Amino acid sequence: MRRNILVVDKDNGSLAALPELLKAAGYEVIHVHTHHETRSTLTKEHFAVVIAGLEEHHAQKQSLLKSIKANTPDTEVILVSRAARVDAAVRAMQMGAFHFLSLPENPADLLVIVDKAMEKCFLQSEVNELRQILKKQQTKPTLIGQSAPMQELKKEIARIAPLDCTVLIQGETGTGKEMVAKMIHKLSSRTDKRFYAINAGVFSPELLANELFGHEKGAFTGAQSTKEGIFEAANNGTLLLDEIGEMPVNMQVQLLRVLQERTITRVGGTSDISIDVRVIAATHRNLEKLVEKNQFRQDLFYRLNVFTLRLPALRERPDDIPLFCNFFIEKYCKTFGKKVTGLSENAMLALMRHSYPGNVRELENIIERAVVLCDSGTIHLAHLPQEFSIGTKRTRKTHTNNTHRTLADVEQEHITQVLHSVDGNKASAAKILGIDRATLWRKLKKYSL
Ligand SMILES: Nc1ncnc2c1ncn2[C@@H]1O[C@H](COP(=O)(O)OP(=O)(O)OP(=O)(O)O)[C@@H](O)[C@H]1O
Repeated sequence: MRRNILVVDKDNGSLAALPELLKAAGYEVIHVHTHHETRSTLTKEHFAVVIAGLEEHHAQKQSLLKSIKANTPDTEVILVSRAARVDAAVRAMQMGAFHFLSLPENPADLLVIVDKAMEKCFLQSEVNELRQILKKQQTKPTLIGQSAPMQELKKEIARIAPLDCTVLIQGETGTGKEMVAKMIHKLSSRTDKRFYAINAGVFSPELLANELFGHEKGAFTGAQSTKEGIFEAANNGTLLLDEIGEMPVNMQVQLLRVLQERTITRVGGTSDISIDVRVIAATHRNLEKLVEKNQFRQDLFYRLNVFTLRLPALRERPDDIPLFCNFFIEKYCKTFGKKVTGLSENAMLALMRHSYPGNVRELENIIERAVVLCDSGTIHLAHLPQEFSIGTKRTRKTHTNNTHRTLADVEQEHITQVLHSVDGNKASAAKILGIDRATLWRKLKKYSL
């Protein structure tokens, strides 16, 4: 940002010495004398500070101030008058002037005020820049995944996000349902409004009604004042109703009414309050099955099921595991101030073979722990939970054919286990196994290890 100042001095008299003083202090200065010059300079250039000199009438100064603040709100305006009246000063400050003062005996005294105005202007511009960066970061989608199901999912999200319809997200725990809901909100026209999430499965029906719809003063013992519910707070925004499959049946009726009529009634209240909220529902349960068992209302299911997104389990998209690993390593290196650059081949292999019942959340926790434990630049098997050090191949075989294993199976299993324990170092493995490296190499080839 430039440190430039416009000095408006109509009679080229009282502020005549100021431009030179400002230049000597390191500022770029343009000095104008007429109303017309002032307007045309302001349309061509953006100034950090404008100093408007004394001979202008107050009304003219106010109109100049008004137009500057309307066009370039970050420009700081200092008004100088021969006899500054209190009422005029108050009015000017209300209109956004940085300062309104009488002409000091020594124009150099003005420099202190100019410096302060310049500092404010710079700080404001920095704040604006940081806000922009933050906004970009917040809106930047970070839905990791390049596998075919994830690419399909991203396309679906981009397609339905702007449509402002109800969305149902189904997926196992930890697959990223809340993250997808946030992304839909970010990519929708409601992006500047609030996103709320509530877990519908953890409240009793009474508490859930209170959370969702709020209450009127005196609605129940302890309701000492009126409280807005989450539907009102999220007005014009998006509300994620997580674990919708766990929602008590009588609350399902009330939710259906909200979705159909777009109004809510606070607990203990009588009047309807209009709301405009996009509802996204998420569940790890199979709602169709719950409907069949009469545990979920069919009419509500149809209402929610306008668009359904099915999030794939992590084991259905192993190609994404390395991407997630890098993403979470970077994330937790930042959090913990560590320098970890990647994973050893064995550690990556073990992570690829795992079945992840907890999906992405489980993988994230594993990587977070590994980053904390890792003192070198690479995550090794030893940094993963113990179960990963027991060869997954071995585990698979043990599961499938526990009692009738051949000698070759046992040998293969033992070699795999030893190799894992030394992080793939063949020389060390051969030593432990009591064979030479060439023999180990032949066995690895034989068993395709
Ligand atoms: N595609 C993804 N990209 C980046 N991070 C992800 C992705 N999917 C999930 N995560 C991360 O995994 C964790 C779990 O995600 P989230 O809470 O959205 O899952 P969920 O399906 O809503 O889980 P639950 O059913 O248990 O509420 C979060 O930390 C989230 O940031």
